[in-house]
Amino acid sequence: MWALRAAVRPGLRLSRVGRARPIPRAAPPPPCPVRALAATGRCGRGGREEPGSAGRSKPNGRTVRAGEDEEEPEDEEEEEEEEELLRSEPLLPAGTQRVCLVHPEVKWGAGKAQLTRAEWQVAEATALVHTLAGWSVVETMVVSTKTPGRKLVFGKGNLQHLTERIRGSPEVTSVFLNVERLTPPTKKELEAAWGVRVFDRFTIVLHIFRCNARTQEARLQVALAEIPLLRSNLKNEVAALDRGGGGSRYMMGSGESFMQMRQRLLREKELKLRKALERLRRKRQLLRRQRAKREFPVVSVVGYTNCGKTTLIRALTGDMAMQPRDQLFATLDVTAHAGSLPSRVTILYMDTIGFLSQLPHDLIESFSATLEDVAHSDVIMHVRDVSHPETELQKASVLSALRGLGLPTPLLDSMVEVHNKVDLVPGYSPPDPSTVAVSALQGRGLDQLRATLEDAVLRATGRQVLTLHVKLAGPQLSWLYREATVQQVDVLPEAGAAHVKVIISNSAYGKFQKLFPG
Ligand SMILES: Nc1nc2c(ncn2[C@@H]2O[C@H](COP(=O)(O)OP(=O)(O)OP(=O)(O)O)[C@@H](O)[C@H]2O)c(=O)[nH]1
Ligand SMILES: [Mg+2]
Repeated sequence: MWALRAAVRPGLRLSRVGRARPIPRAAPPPPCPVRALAATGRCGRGGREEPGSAGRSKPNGRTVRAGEDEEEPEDEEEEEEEEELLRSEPLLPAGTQRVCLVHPEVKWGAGKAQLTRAEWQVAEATALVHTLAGWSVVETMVVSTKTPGRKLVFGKGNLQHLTERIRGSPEVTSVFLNVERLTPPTKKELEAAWGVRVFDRFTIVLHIFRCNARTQEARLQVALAEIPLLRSNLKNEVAALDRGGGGSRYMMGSGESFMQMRQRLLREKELKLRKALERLRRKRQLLRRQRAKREFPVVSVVGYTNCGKTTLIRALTGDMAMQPRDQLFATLDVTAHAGSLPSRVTILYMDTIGFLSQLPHDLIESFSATLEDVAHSDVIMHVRDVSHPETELQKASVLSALRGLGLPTPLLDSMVEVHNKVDLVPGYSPPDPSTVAVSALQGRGLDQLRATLEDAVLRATGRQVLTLHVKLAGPQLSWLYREATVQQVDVLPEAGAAHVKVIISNSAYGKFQKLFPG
């Protein structure tokens, strides 16, 4: 259910192919992260960021990539093995691609998409294509089908029309068929019929993930998500070899057929990837324990992709190293950013990967370790782009994805909902008083948001605001400065004491009472 946001341009028009109808040209592509990364040569091997570039640098010690920056140095052998695992063939052809976007629209029956319109699904798919460097959508076709599950997706008549259109458009260099996954035989048959390469959503999204993954963990997760694709490609390759009589031949003296050997290598790769991820998961757990020891409350910031999570955290923390981008899957690594609440309590905001409706399952699964951080946070802040025409659908996608993560019920129940981008919706007022309306870009509504978060954090972490009577002569005051957050000190000179307003955890208050009875 992950992220892809519809960088939908107003006025995008679609052509429906029932029987041939004119096909409009899509608007020119906007700039995007994958484009930018590719242009600076940072794509390719996982698109790793250079040291010192925005996301990794810690100019003021405030940004920490969860699971990486605080890690102990990698064992050299482990590191080499991981690099080997990350070496992979390109998923998509390099260079310019002029894409014909074909969206199968199911009008009836179980295959019909819930709650959404073909236009927005097409807009999301277009935004995906435009994220790729050198790729543009030159034709868009919405083609109805009653049988999306059949091998060639469409009925005979529509398929024939589609084939004529694609074959009759020499400028088209590839087709993006907006289905979750194409089986290798379907892909092969469609490519033969249409005379160009055909890609599904899984491949496109995976490629974007590959390019946007910065940390080792994100790169390994993407590599793991690729395994099912490699497996189905292998089946196809071997079937072709078998037809030529080579697939079941034994490799020299090994007792293994070619297919068995390739399958074994794939299994081994998967196992190694899982082990490498497990190593990183343990480090992540260590990090979490360290954070818990320091008692920094953690607020996980979740939401549909492009809703403004990164922009909002940047506005709340003043962390200018963060780079919001008007692109899909701009954030692919979980990072922690320190900020403070009105009471001066320091909290950590976790920036997370955006959600997307209809994201291939394998991708979600492979990123589950990253999302474990959400499960261990004290409060979840759900950011919504209320200027988006499909904001309700996006909310439903995010909530259903969060439920799928098996998060603790109290965490889900105490979620803070933030309505962002209100600057784009004149006169906006949230329908429910428990939600907070903000403009992360213009810095509007942030004080109210901080106050709401403070309430939620205090409740979730078992902290309380107390005014304590403290003797100035003893060590009480310095103890409170160390173990709690002192908000205000009103000195009572004649009593040699002070009224001290503190935010204190239940455990620290227990200690205070034991150390300083009476
Ligand atoms: N007008 C307006 N634009 C905003 C606001 N907040 C964010 N944006 C824009 O929305 C786009 C996406 O912002 P990001 O902060 O990268 O969104 P994100 O949710 O982190 O996106 P992903 O990491 O891709 O999931 C950027 O172009 C931001 O400038 C806002 O309050 N108002
Ligand atoms: Mg982001």
